[in-house]
Amino acid sequence: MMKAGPVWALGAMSGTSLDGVDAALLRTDGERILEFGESGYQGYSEAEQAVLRAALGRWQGEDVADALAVVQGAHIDLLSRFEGAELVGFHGQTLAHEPRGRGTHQLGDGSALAEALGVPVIWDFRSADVELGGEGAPLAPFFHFACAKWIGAERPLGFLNLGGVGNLTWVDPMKERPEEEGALLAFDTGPANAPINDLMMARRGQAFDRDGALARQGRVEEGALELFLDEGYFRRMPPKSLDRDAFADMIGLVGELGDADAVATLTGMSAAVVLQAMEHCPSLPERMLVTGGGRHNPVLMEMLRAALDCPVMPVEQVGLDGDMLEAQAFAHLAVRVLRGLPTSGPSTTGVRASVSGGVLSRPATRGAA
Ligand SMILES: Nc1ncnc2c1ncn2[C@@H]1O[C@H](COP(=O)(O)OP(=O)(O)OP(=O)(O)O)[C@@H](O)[C@H]1O
Ligand SMILES: CC(=O)N[C@H]1[C@@H]2OC[C@@H](O2)[C@@H](O)[C@@H]1O[C@H](C)C(=O)O
Repeated sequence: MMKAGPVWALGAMSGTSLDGVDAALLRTDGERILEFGESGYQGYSEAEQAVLRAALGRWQGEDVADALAVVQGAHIDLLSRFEGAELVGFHGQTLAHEPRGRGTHQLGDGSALAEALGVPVIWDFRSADVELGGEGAPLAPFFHFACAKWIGAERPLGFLNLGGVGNLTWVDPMKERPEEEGALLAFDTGPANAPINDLMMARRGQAFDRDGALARQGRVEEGALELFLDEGYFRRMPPKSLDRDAFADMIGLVGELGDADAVATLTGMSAAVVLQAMEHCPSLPERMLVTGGGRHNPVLMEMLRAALDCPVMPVEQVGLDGDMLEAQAFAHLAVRVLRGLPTSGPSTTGVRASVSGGVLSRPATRGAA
């Protein structure tokens, strides 16, 4: 059996941007963060990204089998470079997310990964929540709560992840536990980088708008922005979550614009949905800590600073690593699952009652735990 104190857990996340896998070691007892460890990244090649893209929206078939080989291979390559992991938290690659429909699908075989690494693996983090009526996302909030404690916060604050999709967590750090009423409110805010990336690829053959360089040359088309904000999702009360391509049509709203104005407008939309999201928070956070790749986009950050009534800063300003926060989250959540602690609750996913998601696979042959 796994010992009862803190353990070194290795979390791995393959995000909706499809750019690669992040992995990070974290020493935690599932409640408190004790120590941050090494981290690493393995990018997908362009050919691998094309294989993953071809499988988006699917549950099975040849495309999915090909994508599984890519996801498994990248995780085994990356995770086998780490030493000292007692447990792995394996998120996998989201191919589809339809919590009210077909369910949620994170591609990856945790059982095969446990065999390959010789370490117990927690995986399939989202299904149990969906089965109990939840959105199955976002799941990072229970880790954000631990981060708020770790930085010694004493007043409600926000964590904003700007990945392919954006998600916001409002945290009251004075509560004892994340599952306590009033401790957390979380939901997906809307598109963040995915539409910008898609437009850059379609028009310029580039993966993303590096440093917001193109957006900076353009201006936001207010008419398109207003039309976009009319979308019912933004007014809907949380909890709520999104599939990567939920707003793929929005590119049509900027279809007539030149490249720079189109990217500027999409960037403006990604900022504006965060302002809309603030209306759902129980109180104005004392600061907004920004994580995920979007914090590297200075134009997006400037737009957020102009829009929000609280200081907006990258999580690095409080000593956290914004490129690794999601990987660390799944390390932390893996330990929570192992200990039977909840990983989501009514105020983070809308699940009927707090639930400890995830499946445990132990290696048949070896393993420390
Ligand atoms: N220097 C930069 N300038 C502009 N944008 C950047 C920069 N660096 C990263 N990004 C954006 O961040 C994206 C990657 O973000 P991140 O790694 O947080 O996404 P993810 O983890 O795949 O997404 P999700 O959190 O939705 O699963 C890139 O695709 C790009 O759009
Ligand atoms: C279904 C799914 O994979 N959702 C991701 C995605 O990327 C950002 C946002 O949409 C968030 O809901 C979630 O990831 C983070 C890690 C989460 O669950 O907190």
